[in-house]
Amino acid sequence: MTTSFDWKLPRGTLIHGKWKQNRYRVERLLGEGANGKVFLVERQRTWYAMKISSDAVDLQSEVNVLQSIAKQRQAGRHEAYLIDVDDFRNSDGVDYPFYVMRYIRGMTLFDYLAKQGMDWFPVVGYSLLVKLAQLHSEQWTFGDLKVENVLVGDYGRAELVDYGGVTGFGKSVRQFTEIYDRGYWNAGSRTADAKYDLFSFAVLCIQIHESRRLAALTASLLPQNRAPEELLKLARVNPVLRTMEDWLSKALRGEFAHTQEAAKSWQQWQHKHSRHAPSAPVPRWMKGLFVASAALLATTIYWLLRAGL
Ligand SMILES: Nc1ncnc2c1ncn2[C@@H]1O[C@H](COP(=O)(O)OP(=O)(O)OP(=O)(O)O)[C@@H](O)[C@H]1O
Repeated sequence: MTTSFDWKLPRGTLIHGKWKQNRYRVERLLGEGANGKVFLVERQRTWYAMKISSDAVDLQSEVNVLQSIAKQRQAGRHEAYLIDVDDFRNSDGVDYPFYVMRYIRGMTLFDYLAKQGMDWFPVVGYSLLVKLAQLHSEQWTFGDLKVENVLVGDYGRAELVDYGGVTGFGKSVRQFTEIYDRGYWNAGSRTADAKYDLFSFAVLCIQIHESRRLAALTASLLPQNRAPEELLKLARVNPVLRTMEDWLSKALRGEFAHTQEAAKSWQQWQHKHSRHAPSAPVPRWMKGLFVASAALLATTIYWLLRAGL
């Protein structure tokens, strides 16, 4: 991994793709990580997210994974995620590689739950499990599943960002974050499989509810004492996590046969314990549709009466 490069692209900057000649206008910085910066950009009145990196090798491997996923999904009706790949020459005279992806309108998981309330956690969690199940059915492990890599849109719809850690089943996960890593907790290998992500998902649940205690635990445990049981002990002190101890135990010990089973079990927990889970509010488009149909019906009745039918 490289350290994030230290330059800014002011609002309005035009990025001109060197090979494909596409032009993008920078709106603002969306986020940055170890591997690059992600900007909100516009082309032909459509918003996109553009990832620019100083490290062509890192970016290329991410692009390769996204291209393979895109190929697998071509047959289905999935909205394209990877839009463009190119280089551009910055004002410092250096060429930087970039790729353009679908812009995900959403908040980070922490922000979403802080704003909408923790009642949404079961809904978001289920949506995230469905995303993972899809990736797993295509034989990919997300790898670097963590709070920062989950964006949440309307009605608790979860989206994964940062495909830098995505690894084909059976290969070694290269990009991960220690506290979410199965190997770090002596709970299994770093070989990519569905259970690797389910382990990280369980840690993510603990991180959301008990971030301070989790940080204290990781700071105090000797490496040889790190174990799933330590995470479960921590979960038992939290009233919400306690209700999902069985689910967490299975995910941390790799006992779910596949992600669909984990998602089904999550739903059962959700129905049993989250009586306060919000029912999705009626979407605005649906309200609009209702008003439009009512108006159409009224007009039809008016004309039928006028016609004396
Ligand atoms: N498609 C997208 N739509 C909206 N925001 C995005 C998108 N992709 C990335 N972001 C934002 O940019 C941030 C950084 O992106 P990303 O994690 O891919 O960068 P990175 O350099 O690979 O980071 P890391 O060091 O975690 O690997 C994300 O946390 C997210 O907030």
